[in-house]
Amino acid sequence: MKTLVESIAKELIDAESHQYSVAPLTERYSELSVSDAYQIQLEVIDNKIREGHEVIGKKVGLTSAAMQQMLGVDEPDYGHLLDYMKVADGEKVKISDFISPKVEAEIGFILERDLVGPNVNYLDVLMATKYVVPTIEIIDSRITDWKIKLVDTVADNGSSARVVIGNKLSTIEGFDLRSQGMLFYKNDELVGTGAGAAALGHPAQAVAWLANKLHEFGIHLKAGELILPGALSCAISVNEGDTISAHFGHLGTVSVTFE
Ligand SMILES: C[C@H](O)CC(=O)C(=O)O
Repeated sequence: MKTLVESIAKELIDAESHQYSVAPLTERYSELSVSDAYQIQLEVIDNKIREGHEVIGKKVGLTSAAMQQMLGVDEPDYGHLLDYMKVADGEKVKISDFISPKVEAEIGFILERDLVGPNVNYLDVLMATKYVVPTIEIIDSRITDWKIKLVDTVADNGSSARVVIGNKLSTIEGFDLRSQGMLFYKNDELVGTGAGAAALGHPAQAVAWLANKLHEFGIHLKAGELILPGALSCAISVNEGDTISAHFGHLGTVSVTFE
């Protein structure tokens, strides 16, 4: 199994580096379990760290009914966020850096304290949170045509590609993140609306789910990390020239342009 994990990890790293996709792993290796897929993801991340990259946070995805229905997967996935994925608010990114990019609007959590599963609940998450921040996650799939099952996306680092981080950091006092609204625009067109509750009922609940899930692999969420709890509405495909913005009321706005 070690050789298979290493060779699939290499395949996914090469696909990401050279912007091509590979056939679904689940069609080629029906024996792979979710736990094997996570070992592949960890091998990808170890390789990136050996190349000099740093982990800046983690993501959980497929936490909303909208995303689960869109991709036909009925459980959350998860992945690592690396330093090269960070994009500043308003920045331009090159569409040619991606294979089949989609964008999502999420409430990012910046942790003040470690969160170690099991038994983490949403209140533990709120107490460990330093700031929340508006984000746009750019997801991309190294699996052809997004034909992913849970094993495919977990092996492929939760389909992570970039995260655009808003400039406004807010403490959570006085905010009900469940009812926090979000308007999602592609150019001047409203392409999605959502509320915090879309992510497993409360975005902090999605972060708690991740802390408990990662405990199974001896991994925890660390102070200073950015944690993405999942999209609040459907992911939107993007093309060259598109400007995407997500508006989160008092929490602020974040945007990115594809050139
Ligand atoms: C496949 C992705 O993990 C989906 C995602 O990022 C999300 O639902 O959020």
